[in-house]
Amino acid sequence: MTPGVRPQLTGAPVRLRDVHIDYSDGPAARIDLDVEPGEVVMLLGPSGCGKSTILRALAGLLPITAGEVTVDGKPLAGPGARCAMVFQEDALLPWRTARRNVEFALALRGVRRAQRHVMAADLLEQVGLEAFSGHLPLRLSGGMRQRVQLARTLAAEPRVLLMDEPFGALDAQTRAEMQRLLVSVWERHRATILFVTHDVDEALLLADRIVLLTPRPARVSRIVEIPEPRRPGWQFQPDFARRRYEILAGLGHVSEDESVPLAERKGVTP
Ligand SMILES: Nc1ncnc2c1ncn2[C@@H]1O[C@H](COP(=O)(O)OP(=O)(O)OP(=O)(O)O)[C@@H](O)[C@H]1O
Repeated sequence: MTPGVRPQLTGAPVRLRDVHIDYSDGPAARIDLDVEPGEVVMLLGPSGCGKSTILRALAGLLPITAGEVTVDGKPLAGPGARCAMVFQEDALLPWRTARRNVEFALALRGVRRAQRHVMAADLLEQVGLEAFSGHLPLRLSGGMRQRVQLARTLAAEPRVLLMDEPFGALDAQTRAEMQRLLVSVWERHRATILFVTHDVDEALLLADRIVLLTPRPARVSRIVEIPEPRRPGWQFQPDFARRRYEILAGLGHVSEDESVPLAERKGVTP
């Protein structure tokens, strides 16, 4: 990394106080939630419950009907650099190379032209793409495009990253690589992250806390805390499987009974 060019990100606290978000056909979300600075919160819930709606409202792209959202203690007022959204489908400019996509975000932030090149190179190095900085998005794989999108998002120095199933379209191996990359980037920048996923394992691997939501309108139904989050190899430990069942049961995908190994269930003799 080039010295002196690392963006100085720190996570902001996000508070949702009795937040109502409605569509014309009815309520979409009713949320109370406190997210600590630099915390990684994963949102899980049934399809169509309102997960993306909550993120879009936090990005300032959707109005809040009632209640209050504060970021770093200040009320949210429309789209801004404090909260940046990362989508499943990358939104790169197809006619610009990877480097120039990142430079564009730096230009929007007012970084002088002379500095943009060095800072973009640094950000692309952080996401492991320095060798591909001259490529157009079309010539990059899905995983690589998501890396550019992450670099470009970091260029805006957001205090909060809103990630809407960012790895949902990737194959399993690329997805695992992207999860590791996100953890390493987060360890450097410590932005607060709200991350929507359908994948229980992804939630368990990345989260400090997992927020389970009800069917529409989305309300918080349960919060699962992860002790020692992101510790290497914890997906192979019994505690991981226990929490996995707890979450699946919370989402109504398995009965609480199924979380008990067959041999330990009442009335079942091994
Ligand atoms: N612009 C809109 N106008 C009206 N209703 C909408 C709009 N966008 C989404 N909805 C509806 O609001 C509900 C919540 O949608 P949202 O996309 O937030 O759910 P989600 O939990 O992210 O879904 P999924 O898991 O399938 O991505 C759904 O019933 C959806 O059909």
